[in-house]
Amino acid sequence: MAVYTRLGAEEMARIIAAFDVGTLVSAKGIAEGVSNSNWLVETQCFDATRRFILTMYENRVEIGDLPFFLDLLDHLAARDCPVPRTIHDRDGASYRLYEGKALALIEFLPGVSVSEPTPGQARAVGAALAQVHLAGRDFAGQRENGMGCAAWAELLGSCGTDGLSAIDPQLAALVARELPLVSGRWPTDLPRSVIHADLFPDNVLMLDERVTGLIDFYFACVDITAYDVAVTHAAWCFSADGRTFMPELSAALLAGYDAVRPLSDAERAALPLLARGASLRFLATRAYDWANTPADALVTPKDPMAFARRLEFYSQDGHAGIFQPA
Ligand SMILES: Nc1ncnc2c1ncn2[C@@H]1O[C@H](COP(=O)(O)OP(=O)(O)O)[C@@H](O)[C@H]1O
Ligand SMILES: N[C@@H](CCOP(=O)(O)O)C(=O)O
Repeated sequence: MAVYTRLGAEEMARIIAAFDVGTLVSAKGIAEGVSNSNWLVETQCFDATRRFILTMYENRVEIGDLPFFLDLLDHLAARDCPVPRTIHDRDGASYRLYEGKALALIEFLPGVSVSEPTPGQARAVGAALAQVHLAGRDFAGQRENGMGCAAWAELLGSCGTDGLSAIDPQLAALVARELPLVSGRWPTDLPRSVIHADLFPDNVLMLDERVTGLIDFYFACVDITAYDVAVTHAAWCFSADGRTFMPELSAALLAGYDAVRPLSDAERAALPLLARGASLRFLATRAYDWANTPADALVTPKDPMAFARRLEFYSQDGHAGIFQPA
């Protein structure tokens, strides 16, 4: 469920009237999503029906970061990446404030999020990610990764040994081994660019084997380009519970990426470590949410162990070869 704020019909009509998109016909809350409130909005503009996504940013997104996220969408869309454009209001602003919260109107893109990707879909996602990395090279915005090594340590540290052990008896030992090792070896000399940093299947819209939309850029930042490949690999190439690695999805994702932006030898060599970092990053936020989400909350916390299992997988020396070309 992801509509945290109730908006009445009159309020919604007033909000939409601030944009030059015609008159409001309908607005339906969207159940998917976790962080923000989203509505699918339809308007009538002359003879045409138009569709948009209205997003109200709840407390997980800093308003000061919105120009980075929203300008990035327009930058990438202008370079033919499959991302939604933002609709600016009648004053030219990409977001508005409404009762202390920020709102943005975003182009609706067709497509669905797949839950059991095929190799063809993984290949298309790899290619779309590479397209974003290339198109982002001349984006002027700057934003540090707020979910880097320091944040993993803070989030996992706040869970404490007892909190981690309550999730799984082996988890505290895994974190004690991996966190210092991965942070201590984190590369500083690899190419950097704008990265999405959260390209899970639920943030990709597809029609058949075509990517129609990359969405939810609210963790985007400037960081190691190959780290984004590692995040996407961890998100796409395993069963949801992290128990089963899917070699055919891995090969297809990497081949799709390489066809658009070939990975350098140094990037490939770093991928096993970067993938351990990606696993720690999602293990950290999930473990934190697991320990801190009240039982009666609207959202169900995601399983931290799904990323602990990926971390175990990537940390085995015998698995480093999966990142080498077939
Ligand atoms: N531009 C878009 N076009 C079509 N559907 C979208 C678009 N943006 C978001 N959605 C829909 O809204 C849902 C939640 O959006 P998302 O940005 O992932 O929210 P959250 O940040 O809360 O996780 C998506 O799963 C998708 O169904
Ligand atoms: N992809 C993350 C959760 C982030 O939520 P999102 O809805 O903003 O993508 C995870 O799976 O842990």
